[in-house]
Amino acid sequence: MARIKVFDTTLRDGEQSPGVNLNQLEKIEIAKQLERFGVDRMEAGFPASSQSEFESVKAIAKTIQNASVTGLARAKKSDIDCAWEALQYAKEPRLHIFLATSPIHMQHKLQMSPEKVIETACDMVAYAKEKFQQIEFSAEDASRSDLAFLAEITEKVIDAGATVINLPDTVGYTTPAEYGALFRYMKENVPNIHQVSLSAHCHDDLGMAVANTIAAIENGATQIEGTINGIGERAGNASLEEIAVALTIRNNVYPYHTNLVLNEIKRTSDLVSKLTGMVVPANKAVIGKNAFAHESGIHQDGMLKNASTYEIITPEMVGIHESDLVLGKHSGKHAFSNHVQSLGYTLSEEKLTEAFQAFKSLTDCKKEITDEDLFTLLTDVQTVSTRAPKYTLQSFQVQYGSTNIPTATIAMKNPNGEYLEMAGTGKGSVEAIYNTLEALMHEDIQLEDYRINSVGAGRDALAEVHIRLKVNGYTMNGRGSAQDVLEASAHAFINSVNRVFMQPNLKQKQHAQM
Ligand SMILES: CC(=O)SCCNC(=O)CCNC(=O)[C@H](O)C(C)(C)COP(=O)(O)OP(=O)(O)OC[C@H]1O[C@@H](n2cnc3c(N)ncnc32)[C@H](O)[C@@H]1OP(=O)(O)O
Ligand SMILES: CC(C)C(=O)C(=O)O
Ligand SMILES: [Mg+2]
Repeated sequence: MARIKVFDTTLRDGEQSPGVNLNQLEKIEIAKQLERFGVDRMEAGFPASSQSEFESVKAIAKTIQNASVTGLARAKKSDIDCAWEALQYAKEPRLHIFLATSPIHMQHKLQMSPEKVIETACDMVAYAKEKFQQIEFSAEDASRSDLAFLAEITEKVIDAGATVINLPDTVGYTTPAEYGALFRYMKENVPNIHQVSLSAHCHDDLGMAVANTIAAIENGATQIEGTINGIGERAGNASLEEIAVALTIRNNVYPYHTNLVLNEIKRTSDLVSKLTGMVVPANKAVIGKNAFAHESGIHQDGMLKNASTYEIITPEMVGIHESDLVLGKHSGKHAFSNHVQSLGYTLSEEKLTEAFQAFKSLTDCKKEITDEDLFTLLTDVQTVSTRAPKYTLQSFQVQYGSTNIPTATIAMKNPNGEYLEMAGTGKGSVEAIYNTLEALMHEDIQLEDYRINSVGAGRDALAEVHIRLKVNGYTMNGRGSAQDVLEASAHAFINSVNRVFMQPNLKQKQHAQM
């Protein structure tokens, strides 16, 4: 199996992401994690670009022991000198010189003739060779360059001392077939190409950076360049973690391997995301929050029976603790039951069905069901006897206005199963509900305490009401939860009364039909 070298440029091209600015300590932290991740080469920065960048590259060069540390330089003596000043302390210093080779860049940006570009590139590589043993030359915008010209400059910079030739798809323009053909062409048309390693550097403007990189590997690239989480200039660079995992999972078609420690992926991704402020999209391959999450019932059922039904990568492989079966609107009873058990509940089939129905109704109005929500819901289900006769709320409506008298209209069934309906008023909405319930129940009820809490945060959080009632002289707590505070208040009241009647020694009154 061919070994592919990994050149990480999170600290250079990744930092070129608009809005990202890492300080020295942050860069060192990322560099150390990249070392743990097992990259072969890391581009620590562009030393000539600023004093702080110079200091960061120098500090990383002094710190990193198990990877080659590289710095970027234009084809300019002052950039090369500056890079040497920073990188000379590295265990294996490496210089990355670039010069554009496409007609667009040579004419409009560099304003140099093709001959001048070749001469400058060769002179600067030869100049750098006096200091650096290892020199990577990048033909910037290679994918939009003339192939014969690219072959010519490549042959000459190799003669001048380059040890790695990088063919960047600088603007993310190429396709896998074209990029593969570019590497094949270079292998077939540059006489001294066997003296160097060929490197691929792809950008994601058309969403093909990873596919293009893999096409390059299949056609002779032995080094790949990319960043963690795919951050980088514009739409970003190829994501190293995606390439590494693709090569591993599809090893049957890609017989290549890297030295990356795959179970360091999550940690590396989290660190880069945190320090750069570039949030990883939830649906990002390999490391997105949803990459190992399943919400739909059929998928969750499959996952519970055998994870290979819906997962091709194990979470452990990339350093994620376990898959997540997210409980939501699309979940089924298998996943619900499994989650209920993991929370420590053992429910009878009847209670489980009741809890599942309550859960499904909750998902109609709440997007994400948290464990706190479930705890509340399950505790309610578990502590209310389904068999004992009880009052049950059928429906209610409250009219409230700052100039009206609050009025509640409530329909409920009494413990004999009779349907009751009534309207009543109060000084506030809760009082209107409680007055109406009391009248419907024909019991002597006093409210002794009322408290309301939110379960979790967010506008759609559940409301949980705790009350204490004195029912016919007997004091009893009650609890109710719902998304609406008034509904939670009604449930708490009814729950408290029902609990009184669940007491073995207390006899219910006769319940009259209203
Ligand atoms: C494809 C890539 O990712 S390349 C790397 C891009 N990264 C960066 O640019 C980040 C760091 N850059 C910087 O801090 C600044 O651009 C600096 C310090 C490097 C240069 O700053 P300035 O001297 O103000 O120049 P400015 O950025 O405006 O223009 C770039 C100059 O470099 C020249 N240039 C561009 N590429 C190269 C190259 N590979 N070799 C030599 N010269 C180059 C341009 O033609 C232009 O020259 P000009 O001033 O004669 O017109
Ligand atoms: C400096 C070069 C390699 C680069 O980042 C690019 O061409 O995208
Ligand atoms: Mg780039």
